[in-house]
Amino acid sequence: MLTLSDVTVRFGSGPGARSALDAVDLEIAEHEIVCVLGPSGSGKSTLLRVVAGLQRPDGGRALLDGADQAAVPVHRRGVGLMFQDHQLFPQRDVAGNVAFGLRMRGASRGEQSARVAELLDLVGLPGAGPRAVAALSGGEQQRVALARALAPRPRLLMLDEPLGQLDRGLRERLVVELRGLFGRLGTTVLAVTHDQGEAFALADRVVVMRDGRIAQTGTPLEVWQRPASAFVARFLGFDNVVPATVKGAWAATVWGPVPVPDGSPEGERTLLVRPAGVRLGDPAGGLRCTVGARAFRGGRVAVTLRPDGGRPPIEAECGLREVPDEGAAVGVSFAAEDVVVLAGGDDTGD
Ligand SMILES: Nc1ncnc2c1ncn2[C@@H]1O[C@H](COP(=O)(O)OP(=O)(O)OP(=O)(O)O)[C@@H](O)[C@H]1O
Repeated sequence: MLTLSDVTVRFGSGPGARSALDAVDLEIAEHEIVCVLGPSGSGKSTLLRVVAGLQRPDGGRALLDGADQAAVPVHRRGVGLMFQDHQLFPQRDVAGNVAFGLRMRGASRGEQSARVAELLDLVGLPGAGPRAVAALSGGEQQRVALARALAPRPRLLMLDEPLGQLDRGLRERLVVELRGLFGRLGTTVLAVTHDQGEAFALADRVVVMRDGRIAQTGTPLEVWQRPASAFVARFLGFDNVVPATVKGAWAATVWGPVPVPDGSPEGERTLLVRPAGVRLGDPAGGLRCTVGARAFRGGRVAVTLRPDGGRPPIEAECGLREVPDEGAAVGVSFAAEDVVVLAGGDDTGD
């Protein structure tokens, strides 16, 4: 339903010019929820702005349902937009805010009030129409902004950091609700966030951006299991990323030999060792490390290990019953099934 082909946006001119988007290709299917992720400045908002018609591309095309949008103004594209600061109209009540897009399209008063009631039910704020916007909590305002964006039945809903301002607990709850809601409505969604947890919980497919280009696209599980590069691995929060020389079933690393899965590509590579693949045993066997900080996350514990000889630290994950004491000596070994061989040497992700 949405096709971006070869989309380029440049800001500035001369030697200071830089591409906010660099020949980006992206397809979104009807009913798909796609989340664009990436560090600050990677081009996420610019991508949304191109689709919305708020930013003219310097090259390439944006098509909606096969039609080139170059000459189509913002309000005729049939896309709904919800931005981070949700920009509700403070002088209007909740109903006035939700009805905004319907009013612009000349809907009758009767139609407006029926649709407003329907949307407020949908977002879990039944009967909130007469309430003042200023008297709502952050989460409630977010729901009103969502109801306003959905009211005109956009063919594509675009969300820019939709839950950015809210505290983590509320965000985690809302993101699950949003996914359920979009699934029931069959809404096609293009969302932008820098929060990977949010993206992975919301999306059917994630797109990771770096410097105006797509670094990886895939289902949350695909990207999580097989990051395409050291950049993506680090962006996802993996710290055990080291240069390696792979030969046969083993890789030589700063931590000593690490087993790799069958059929891994050989040569100068980068290795990702997922924390679950770091095994702790007797200090007499394996790589000798001292246990550093421990972070308790539900039933799992993230443990930082400091290898002897000043080598880079290792992140391990273990269950509550196996967690070693801080300062204890342990012997570390690695499990091949949690090792991923990434592309070669220069992409450190910094
Ligand atoms: N109007 C503009 N004029 C000049 N440069 C711009 C403009 N808009 C964006 N840029 C630059 O383009 C690049 C991409 O910006 P963009 O806002 O798309 O990134 P982002 O990934 O959305 O970042 P953030 O997560 O911080 O919102 C950045 O280097 C930014 O400084």
